[in-house]
Amino acid sequence: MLTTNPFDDDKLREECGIFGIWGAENASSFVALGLHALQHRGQEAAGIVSHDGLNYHAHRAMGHVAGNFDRDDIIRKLSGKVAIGHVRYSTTGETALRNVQPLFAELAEGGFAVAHNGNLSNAMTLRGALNRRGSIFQSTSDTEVIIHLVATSSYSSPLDRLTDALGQVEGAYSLLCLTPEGLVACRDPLGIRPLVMGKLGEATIFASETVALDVIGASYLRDVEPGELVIVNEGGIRSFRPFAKATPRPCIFEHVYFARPDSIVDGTSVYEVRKKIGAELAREALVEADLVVPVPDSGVPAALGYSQASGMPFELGIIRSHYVGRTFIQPSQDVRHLGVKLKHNANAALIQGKRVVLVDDSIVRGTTSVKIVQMMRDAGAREVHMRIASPPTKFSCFYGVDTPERSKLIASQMNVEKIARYINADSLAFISIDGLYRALGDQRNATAPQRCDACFTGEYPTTLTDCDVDGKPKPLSLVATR
Ligand SMILES: O=P(O)(O)OC[C@H]1O[C@H](OP(=O)(O)OP(=O)(O)O)[C@H](O)[C@@H]1O
Ligand SMILES: NC(=O)CC[C@H](N)C(=O)O
Ligand code: SF4
Ligand SMILES: [Mg+2]
Repeated sequence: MLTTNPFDDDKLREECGIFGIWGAENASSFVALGLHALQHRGQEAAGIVSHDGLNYHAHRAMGHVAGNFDRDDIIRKLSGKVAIGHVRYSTTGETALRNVQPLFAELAEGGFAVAHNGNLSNAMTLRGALNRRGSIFQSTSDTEVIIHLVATSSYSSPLDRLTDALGQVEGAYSLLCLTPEGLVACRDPLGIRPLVMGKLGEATIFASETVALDVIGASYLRDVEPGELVIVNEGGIRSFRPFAKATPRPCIFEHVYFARPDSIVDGTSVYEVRKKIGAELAREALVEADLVVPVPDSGVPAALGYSQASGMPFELGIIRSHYVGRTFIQPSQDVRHLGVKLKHNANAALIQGKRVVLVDDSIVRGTTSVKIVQMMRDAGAREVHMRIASPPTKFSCFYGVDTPERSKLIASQMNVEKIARYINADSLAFISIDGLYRALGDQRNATAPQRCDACFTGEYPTTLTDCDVDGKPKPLSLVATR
């Protein structure tokens, strides 16, 4: 089945993680470790492609990094001093082995492997045009259009062909590519998804987040800049700016939820920012209570910030089981509710008779909030107030986060008072969009926002070529083709 529409199901998932290394013996073993540190970004599938100077080697598997890439026989097969890897949460194309990255093809000028974090907002349009010109696709992933655009480019060098291909795609892409010219890292002109560069001895590393550098003891050099293409080979490291200059719009949600708190994103500590968001939330929406309780794990730093700014004690009123994955990955609404119960439990002895402020990073469908508020009431809480460290999520993401279709986002259907009633909270407040920017040390420029914040504001930084804001595919006749 061709599933190029990001809204084929209603699961909300994260995004993907990429990791690449050039110039280390057993490169793939470093990639396996790096991917392990990026596991929170994608838990559906993982893959590694390596190059030993002569041949390419690939292994892709459904499931986690552990259990697939901690096997000696597999890592030994992935030989060579250069390798790239990927952990996936699908945004376009079904969860199946044929869509697991890195994708690889033997092109006229040699092998080409690509690992992509992001989502192309004109992939369907490009795919249609490529199909009509005779391209035969092997997967239903948006990423594969890059391979066909490279394959059919009229330029001669692999780097020029890649640049030509990327000039035609729209949306979000942080990419790692193995080409006959070397390891290439590239970030889209808006820098929507993150990508950092590091060093370990003589080896050069690229990763979605700095935690993946930490895990192998590598040092952080710098971010790959929005619109920058970096190539690493025997000749050293070269940087290019092949695209028209644009004002960057990195994803603000990385700071709220996606990135690990021990990562540095856009040059700032995610943990520090989350605490500042919590402090800002306390300034904007203070409520008198006995305890500030985080919804673990992702609500913890914001709850700490809320507690420190308000002077109310921070307590672990909800304990999280570490043997249950993120709620999103449950296959149906019923099971998802069960998943939330399995995951969180009230620390009842603490909650009994107390006025509680719950702090979570976001409300998407409302599933978690309904359960957690009820859990507090069942544990004897006198009042339950909910504070959210992001504005209401009203719009879907088209840039590499698998959000449900818009109608399933509770904030697109109900105002704050209605949501409060729905989740049965005594009060509910979300941080304002300006407050979120303040926590990041910025003042939001209303006419030209400094970040992508489209899931809160609906102000998408690129044209949505393939579909409308509700995810409804546009009739092909209305879509421009090249
Ligand atoms: O409104 P919902 O549809 O329930 O989604 C929102 C919840 O999902 C996320 O947590 P999740 O449990 O996925 O992961 P976490 O353990 O990292 O917080 C997020 O932190 C919210 O708690
Ligand atoms: N979440 C992502 O970054 C996914 C990458 C790519 N769009 C895919 O679906 O495979
Ligand atoms: S729409 Fe939201 S999640 Fe997607 S890139 Fe923009 S800010 Fe990030
Ligand atoms: Mg959560």
